[in-house]
Amino acid sequence: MAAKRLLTLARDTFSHETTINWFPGHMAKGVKQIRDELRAVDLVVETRDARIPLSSINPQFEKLIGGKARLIVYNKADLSPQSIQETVRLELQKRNSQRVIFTDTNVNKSVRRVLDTAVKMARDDPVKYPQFAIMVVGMPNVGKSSLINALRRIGVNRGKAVNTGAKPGVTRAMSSKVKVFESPPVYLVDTPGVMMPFIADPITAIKVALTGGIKDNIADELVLADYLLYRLNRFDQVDYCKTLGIDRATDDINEFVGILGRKIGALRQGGELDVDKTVQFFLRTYRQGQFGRLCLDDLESKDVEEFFQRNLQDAPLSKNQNKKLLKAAQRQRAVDKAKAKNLRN
Ligand SMILES: Nc1nc2c(ncn2[C@@H]2O[C@H](COP(=O)(O)OP(=O)(O)OP(=O)(O)O)[C@@H](O)[C@H]2O)c(=O)[nH]1
Repeated sequence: MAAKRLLTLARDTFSHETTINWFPGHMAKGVKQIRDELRAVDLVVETRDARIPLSSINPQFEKLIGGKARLIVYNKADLSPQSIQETVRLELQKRNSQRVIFTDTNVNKSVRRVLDTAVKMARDDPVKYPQFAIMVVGMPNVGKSSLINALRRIGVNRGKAVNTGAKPGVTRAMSSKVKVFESPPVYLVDTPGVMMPFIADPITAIKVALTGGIKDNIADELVLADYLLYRLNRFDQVDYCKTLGIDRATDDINEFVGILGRKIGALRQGGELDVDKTVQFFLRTYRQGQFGRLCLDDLESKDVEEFFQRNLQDAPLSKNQNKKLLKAAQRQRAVDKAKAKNLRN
């Protein structure tokens, strides 16, 4: 029943005009540190989010990392459909020959493949690599620190070396060297998550925020919830109704928030609906993977081609252009927040 209803009501497209930007000082510093330390690094492990295989590519790294040996690690694979893995590998292979590995930091077998790559490189050329150095880079909250802790647990059977956290921006500075293998000796460093200074495409920004890459108070959570609802309905992920214990699917975010808020008892004093609490509950449930494995990026060849054309082949923005765009985005964010506040009152 529910599936039929969803198909007829679902929106075909989602449009949103305002992008979200978050590039605090520690990220600019992080970029500089990465650049400074890169010379001493033998392998860059670029970590991305398997739920957004395209949107978690930071074009900044393309320039920064240049010709260094690079391994692409799509982490949080437990939250993304297994069926996308081959497609992603093939699409990336078409564009360059970087090796791609999918990991879940709780599953040793998947993380071990990252270690194996480094150890093999070190063993193949012991003269060149008396000590092998890995640098882990990636967007905020993709699981870089968790990956490092997992590598250490597997490689040298030692405990946590760097802090992790469910919020983006936990790692704010480059870590000191962490040993992850004894013989040959393999070390690595963690780096702060680096966001693009400007995300031109508002939908890409929504996806990054939805998967936890941007601080929640920077993004409009109601817009994130609306996009998630659109995505669940559009792609027939009908089980979200069952997971939330609601019996009626809708593609209207206001109606949905009303239904869910009443179901979970998110009410203010006087019985008024607590929209923020309801929306946060919905986002949290998604991020915990309770709606099943979902990929938010479209991965048909034409979509991938369009993404690369749009995001990775454009000339990089100048410092001034960046500044101007960031200021415009900040102004727009203030306007949006005021609008959202009015809506809620
Ligand atoms: N489901 C799932 N969650 C993961 C995985 N790896 C990490 N996490 C969770 O993702 C969150 C972020 O992990 P971190 O390791 O702190 O991420 P980070 O990339 O170092 O974050 P920054 O400090 O922002 O750079 C934490 O809540 C982790 O428990 C994974 O493979 N699967």
